[in-house]
Amino acid sequence: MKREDPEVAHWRDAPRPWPWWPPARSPEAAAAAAVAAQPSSDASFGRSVDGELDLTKGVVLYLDGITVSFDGFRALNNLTLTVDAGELRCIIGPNGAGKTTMMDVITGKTRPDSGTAFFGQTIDLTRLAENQIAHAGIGRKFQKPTIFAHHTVFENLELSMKADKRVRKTLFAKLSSAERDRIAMTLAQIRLTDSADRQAGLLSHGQKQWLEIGMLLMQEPKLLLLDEPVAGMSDDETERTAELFLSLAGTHSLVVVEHDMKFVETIAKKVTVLHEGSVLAEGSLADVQNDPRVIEVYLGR
Ligand SMILES: Nc1ncnc2c1ncn2[C@@H]1O[C@H](COP(=O)(O)OP(=O)(O)OP(=O)(O)O)[C@@H](O)[C@H]1O
Repeated sequence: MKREDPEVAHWRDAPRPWPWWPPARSPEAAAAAAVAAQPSSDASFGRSVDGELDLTKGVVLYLDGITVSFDGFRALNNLTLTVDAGELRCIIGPNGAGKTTMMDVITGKTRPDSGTAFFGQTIDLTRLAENQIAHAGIGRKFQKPTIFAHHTVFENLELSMKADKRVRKTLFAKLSSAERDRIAMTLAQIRLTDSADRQAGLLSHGQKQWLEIGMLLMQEPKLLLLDEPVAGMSDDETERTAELFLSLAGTHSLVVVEHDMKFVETIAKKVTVLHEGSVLAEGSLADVQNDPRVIEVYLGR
């Protein structure tokens, strides 16, 4: 019998620092446990975990009146915004505006003091654990890529595939042709077809970022949250990343936090400017760049 790879074993047994990894127990079991932990009058809680994402109103994300305080300081202050299904939204704002805290609320890492956060019409994000939110279809990419350096690009995608199997089985079991096709499609999407057999640790910085996006895509997310995705990329890599995001929009919804205005200009139709934990302005990049309040607090500095 083939010995288990120590890198994979460590990954499987670690206390799940990757929020996109599906829960160890089945979603049904997780939902049942969550329901059991709730007051018995609240029967809707479990349904929101297993329920299909409801996009009937064309909105993938609703944040309404979200407030988060740290020791009395309001990192988010009555934040209200919506993102349409299939939209590619850029979020900009000066340091400390609350962009990361907003992502943390959406992914369940931080609980708001008040306000509501819904994924589609029915999934109440303020009541789910991080792994349940990931399982419901929200994928987050942090600035620093978390890939398996000693595995090939192909294996990294294989390991990330959405499946109820345990990791070891996923890596060593024979892939079905449908699974191979999915990996091949993702490799093409992230422009790494020619590097499929390369060790991931040997990729360029930009390629590592694309690989991590590919790993997220293998989880079949409906909403992708991307934190400063082009930081440290060359101009050519930045351009290719813009093409990738534009190709994903429509079939996916994307929320991109980025300081690189040239990149934002290339990809954004609608930009939200955060300031002091609230929405300061929203519209096309040209609109917000010409807004005197934005010029005063951000772009004019
Ligand atoms: N855990 C925490 N404890 C105390 N204060 C915090 C905590 N997390 C964030 N803050 C504060 O909340 C405010 C918003 O921070 P946040 O990281 O969300 O801003 P940001 O817009 O992402 O900034 P940047 O562009 O620098 O990443 C900042 O003033 C920050 O210092």
